[in-house]
Amino acid sequence: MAEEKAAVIILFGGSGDLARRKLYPAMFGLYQRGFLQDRFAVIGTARRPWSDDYYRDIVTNAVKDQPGATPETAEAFATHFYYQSHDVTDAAHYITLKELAAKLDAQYHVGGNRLYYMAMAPNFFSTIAEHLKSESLLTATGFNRLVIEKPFGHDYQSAKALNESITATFAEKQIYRIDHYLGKEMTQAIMGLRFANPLVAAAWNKEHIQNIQITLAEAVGVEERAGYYENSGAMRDMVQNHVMQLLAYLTMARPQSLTPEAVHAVKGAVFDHLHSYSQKEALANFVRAQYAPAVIDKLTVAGYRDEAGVSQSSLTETFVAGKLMVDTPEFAGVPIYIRTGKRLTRKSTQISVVFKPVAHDLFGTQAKANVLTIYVEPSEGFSLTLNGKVLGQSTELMPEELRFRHDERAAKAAPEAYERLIQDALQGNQTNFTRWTELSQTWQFVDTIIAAWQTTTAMPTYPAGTMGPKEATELLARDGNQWVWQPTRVQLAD
Ligand SMILES: NC(=O)C1=CN([C@@H]2O[C@H](COP(=O)(O)OP(=O)(O)OC[C@H]3O[C@@H](n4cnc5c(N)ncnc54)[C@H](OP(=O)(O)O)[C@@H]3O)[C@@H](O)[C@H]2O)C=CC1
Ligand SMILES: O=C1O[C@H](COP(=O)(O)O)[C@@H](O)[C@H](O)[C@H]1O
Repeated sequence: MAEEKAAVIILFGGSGDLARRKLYPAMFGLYQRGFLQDRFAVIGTARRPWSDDYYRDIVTNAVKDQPGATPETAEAFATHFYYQSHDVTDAAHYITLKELAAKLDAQYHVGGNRLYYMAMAPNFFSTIAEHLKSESLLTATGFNRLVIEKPFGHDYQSAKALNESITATFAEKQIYRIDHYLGKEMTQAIMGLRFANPLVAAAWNKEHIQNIQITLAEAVGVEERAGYYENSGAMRDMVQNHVMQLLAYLTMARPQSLTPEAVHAVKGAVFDHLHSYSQKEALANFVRAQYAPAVIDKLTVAGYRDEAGVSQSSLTETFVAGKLMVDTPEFAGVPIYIRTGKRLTRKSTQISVVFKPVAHDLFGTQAKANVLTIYVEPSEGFSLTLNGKVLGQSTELMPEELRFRHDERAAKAAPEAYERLIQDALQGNQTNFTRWTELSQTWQFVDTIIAAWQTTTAMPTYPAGTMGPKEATELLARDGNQWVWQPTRVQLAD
């Protein structure tokens, strides 16, 4: 068990959806594991006029059904929560917040340790950072760390402006930019898989890898989030951050050590070598699309343009597929195909590494390419397909799969992404957070693709419940490749 951490956590957006669904359960997980124990307090802030008691009921309800929770532990946990009605644009409210934080600091003996967690709409991030500085909320003793939610900007220029504003208050080593995919079990397993297995490490390069495929598929549609999503789309919502981070873990060189500096150095080198596209190349190598109405399991599902809050002429993409390349000596020329979308066949995040077939095939054309698949979610594990032999007196080959999955119950009991990330932030470990340089590079890449799309109103569609438009299949077919994972609604298992 990790050693107890003492801190006052100031949560901006304490009444919000993220706080209730993810952050309180994550903190409760840390509480159950003893990482948060007696010496911590959380100040939840939002405009609505709640009392501490009302807020504690909200927190209790958010955690009471967590694995291992009892009514007693949930309530004891909630006693550490305090609420302040606070408008982040009102300087006077920061004075009250400062006084409350100082009082709790002394009451819980936290030694000045502060975590400022921005869990509200990103247009407020700069304002909060500026007020934390102007109203002198940062402590002179202990640590002051900022945890900042996504999206980090809307494009390169706005991300840069946001970064300038938060770095006027916090140094880079105090900033923890969240990408929750970095907290996922199987994202964190990629380094072990790649660098602790000589067999895998030896084949992890352009000599042996034919292509890499990254799929982040969601079955849900835009849900209630059209207000946000209409201004975002799949490229900004999923590709600029989650997909790019996975791509970096898959193609980076072996770090010198597991320190944040060493890991960020090799990740940064990947983004330095992202193969850039002209507008014409961007249009050829990236596909966008929107989901169209369909009947799924006898239920009619609306198309994107018919969703509440979406305009009939919307050009927001709900699906992206693309071909990227990393021009490092190890990976130059290896296509990295990515796809992500809403209303696809099923929820699944998986990565397939397709190896080159044997050069001189003793067995005619029977030998198939080896494929290593990493299952990120919902199941967690990996599989490797190899060429085996048909049983009996024959030289005929047959594909065999070596398959590992974490036990479902054990996986559920393991810390969830936000729990790991909050623990990391409290421990001062920045490995699983993003650096500004990474965001700067990925935004510039993504901006080029989006700018190319803005030159056309072409928007292919795909029926809800399928794996995207035919253009996404053609993208790979052009190179003689195909998506390894092609689920249909009748064959849903990983
Ligand atoms: N929800 C999710 O699953 C995910 C969310 N995120 C990110 O997390 C952040 C928060 O999202 P989410 O929780 O969904 O958003 P919500 O809209 O649910 O919550 C927003 C919060 O901000 C508060 N708020 C709004 N205006 C002000 C103001 N002027 N002063 C003080 N408080 C204010 C609201 O309370 P009140 O109205 O009372 O002021 C509320 O607590 C966003 O950056 C989002 O992109 C990231 C990944 C997933
Ligand atoms: O960041 C986001 O991620 C979720 C998908 O996350 P997952 O952990 O469930 O895979 C996505 O639904 C959302 O649109 C996006 O903002």
